[in-house]
Amino acid sequence: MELLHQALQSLQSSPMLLILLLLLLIISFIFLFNSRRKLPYPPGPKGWPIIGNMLMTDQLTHRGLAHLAKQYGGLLHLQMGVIHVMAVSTPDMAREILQSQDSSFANRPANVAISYLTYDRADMAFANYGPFWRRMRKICVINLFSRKRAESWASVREEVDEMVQTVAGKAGSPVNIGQLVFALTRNITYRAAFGSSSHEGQGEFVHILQEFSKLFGAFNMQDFLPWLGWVHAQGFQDRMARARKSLDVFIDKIIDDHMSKRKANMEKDDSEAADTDMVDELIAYFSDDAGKEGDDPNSGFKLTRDNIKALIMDVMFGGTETVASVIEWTMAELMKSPEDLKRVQQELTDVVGLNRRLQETDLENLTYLKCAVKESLRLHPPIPLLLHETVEDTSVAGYSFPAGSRVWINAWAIARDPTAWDEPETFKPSRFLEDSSPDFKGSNFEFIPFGSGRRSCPGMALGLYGLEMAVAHLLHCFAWELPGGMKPSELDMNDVFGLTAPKAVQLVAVPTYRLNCPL
Ligand code: HEM
Repeated sequence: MELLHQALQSLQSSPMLLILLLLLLIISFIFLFNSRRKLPYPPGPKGWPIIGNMLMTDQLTHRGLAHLAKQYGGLLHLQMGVIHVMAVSTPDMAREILQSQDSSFANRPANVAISYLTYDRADMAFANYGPFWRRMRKICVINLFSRKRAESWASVREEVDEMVQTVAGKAGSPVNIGQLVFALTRNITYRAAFGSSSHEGQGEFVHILQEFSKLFGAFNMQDFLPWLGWVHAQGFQDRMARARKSLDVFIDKIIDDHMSKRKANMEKDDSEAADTDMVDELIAYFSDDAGKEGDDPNSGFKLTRDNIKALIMDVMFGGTETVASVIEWTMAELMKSPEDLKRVQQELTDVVGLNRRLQETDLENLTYLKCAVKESLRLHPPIPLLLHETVEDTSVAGYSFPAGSRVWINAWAIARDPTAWDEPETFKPSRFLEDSSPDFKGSNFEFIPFGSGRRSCPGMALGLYGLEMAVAHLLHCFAWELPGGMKPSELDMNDVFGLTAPKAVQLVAVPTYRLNCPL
């Protein structure tokens, strides 16, 4: 009592002390109020001041994040400079994000390089969720990505045929299947985009794609600490400008050629003009004064040149490595599992026979082959991390997800979740024979190789078509053996993490022709 009395007296004699005390009280009150009101972030490893967890960048792969999830749980928070990254590793959390709260998570994150190289997100894959993205997606789904459209592409059939001829020419010697199928899917998308006559510039275009791919994945301080952007901004900026310029020169010429052809056809009133490619489809929407912003949805959506270029790049990036990687992984898993390989080839013999070549209509009867492709998509989803961004402040499972948080859904880890899958690490195509087995269309959240919800893959039907055609032809026409007496158990099944997750060591195998008819 005595002590309290003395303290009050000293406060009365020192107004500064009184003010300080009051301030302290107010700050504590605000802090207490806020911490009660604000939800915490999900658990995660402790970071450093300012840089947060930026020293952990090498762990930000599907495998690294799956490992961290074992320690911190299915929802994990990392602070990368100013950016919140939330990693999602369970089917239930994926459902919450991609289904229950889909619209709050429907933005796509883009770093500085991606924004610049997509002409300020003038494409579909990196456009923010909203009316522009919706209209772009509609144009693509109707005009570019339908399965009907895929089947009308001579390019898939012809390119698969060319691949089979190449393999036949190497019968008895080792064939690098990784290289073979990557060339196949590049040829398919290139022809689908630009038309068959423009095959010749493909080498140059591949170089442009490779440089884009390096820039997309390059570490840039500006992405995490924007105020440190000046550190190496100039060199990086110059490199990006050169890359975009080379794309401009390359595609502008193709667009000009297509426009002249279209004009000539219209003048001749030639409605029976030859097969259209993607550029033809897109320039039908072209308008000189179309703009990304402020386009009146009722006046019909128009595309700029930048939109067309950026969309073509979406198709190139979305449809080439993804499909090639699944073909290679399916072949590798089957080579590693001789029993399953035998079963797939027996099915091909039973359904198609050995006296004729396989046709598209046979695909629907190749049940076990489809199961093998599915199982390969489960173990090796080519896009192992689905990259989303929160549109607005939101919360999941009692944790705060501020607007602009990066949300990485680990499709790879989810498809190996032991609570969802029996023997999750084993290649077992037969698990998909049951009618009740999960499908990848997007409503079984333990199996989302194509994503789910608004931002799910619009090229799924197209991708599956090329993928099934390639695997079916390679296995129908040829028997395969590993080179140099290698045992199936010795096959290297490691992956590398990049834009996709292909095999670290490309698959090499020796083909023997197995049909009774000539090719
Ligand atoms: C096996 C083949 C393929 C797989 C596994 C695959 C997988 C995916 C995945 C996981 C996403 C992101 C989904 C999400 O964020 O929730 C995606 C998006 C996308 N894919 Fe595919 N894809 C494949 C083939 C294709 C093909 C052939 C094309 C085009 C010809 C394509 C074009 C796209 C585009 C444009 C997007 C972005 C969609 C948007 O943001 O609205 N994909 N794909």
